[in-house]
Amino acid sequence: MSGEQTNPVITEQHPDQFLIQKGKLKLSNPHIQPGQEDVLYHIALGNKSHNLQSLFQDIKFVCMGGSPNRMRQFADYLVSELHINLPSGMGLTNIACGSDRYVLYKVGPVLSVSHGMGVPSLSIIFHEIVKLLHHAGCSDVTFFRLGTSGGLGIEPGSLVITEEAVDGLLRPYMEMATLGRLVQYPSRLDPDLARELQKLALTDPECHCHSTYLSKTMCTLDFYEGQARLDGAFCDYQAEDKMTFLKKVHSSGVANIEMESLCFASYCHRAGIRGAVVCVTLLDRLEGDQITTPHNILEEWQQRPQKLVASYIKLCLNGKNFSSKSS
Ligand SMILES: O=P(O)(O)O[C@@H]1C[C@H](O)[C@@H](CO)O1
Ligand SMILES: O=c1cc[nH]c(=O)[nH]1
Repeated sequence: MSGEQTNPVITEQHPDQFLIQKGKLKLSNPHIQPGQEDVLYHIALGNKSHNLQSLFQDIKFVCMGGSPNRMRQFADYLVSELHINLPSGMGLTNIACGSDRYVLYKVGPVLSVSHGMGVPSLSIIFHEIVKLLHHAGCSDVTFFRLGTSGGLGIEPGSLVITEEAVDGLLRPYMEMATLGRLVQYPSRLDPDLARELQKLALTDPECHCHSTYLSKTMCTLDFYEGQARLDGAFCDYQAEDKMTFLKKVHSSGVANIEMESLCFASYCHRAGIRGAVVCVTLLDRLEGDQITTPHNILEEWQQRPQKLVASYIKLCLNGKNFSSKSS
């Protein structure tokens, strides 16, 4: 196979449309058959070893973020916001504790899950969570990524809700090598959900004190050279090249840069799952590379996506019918 040309294959005819699966979550994998054992290796669960239906059937929201501690804090926050009574004498438990790869907390109808750093790590947990929800018989589940990012031309601490993720070449799809061919998966996110979140951010007293943008997000394979930083262990370009690139990215409609949205968006699109990416910006990349903001302020900023998404979940659970198409 070495030296062979690989022609990219685009997998969907209408990449701009976002078709949501209604009802029970179905897998688009004919190899996973009912009754067959399925081990969810990286979260130490399985459809034969655990009663996934009794454990998870009520799940309606999956919230993902890079860091295990952040997702634990989010789970704690949800316990108080959603007034969840945990079994007496028991705190929150990491359901994936049989593996030390990811953490998984269940708070009522919400799963709070860590995805680690970068696309390969997010890809694995996304597969296993979708299979978990399928085995559990869940229906109409909404996914969120609650992340951090570097902003472009916006005040640090702002929120960016992703309309579409683009890769390091500004292409709106995730390209994967599968069976020796490059396959491209469109990375548009559900526009209604993004608008609902933006509208909420503008009206929710918890969120209205900082700016919220709806825009493209660039997803890279690396934090340093992948994001045009000058402060990595290696760097073969000049400050001027960096600025030319970042300005080009900014002028193409990208407001922030992170490392997972492309996979998250393209898998939501592929699975027909309503999904949104909400990231806080930790710095303005047009001003610098290093994150120098004090830890306590960064902690507060990291809670901003959590507050917005928790407010959204609360409203959904209280029966609010969002109508983002109206004013
Ligand atoms: O969700 P998080 O804050 O972990 O995501 C961003 C992108 C990378 O994973 C990481 C780099 O610092 O932060
Ligand atoms: O600049 C940043 C900050 C957080 N996460 C990133 O990927 N990039």
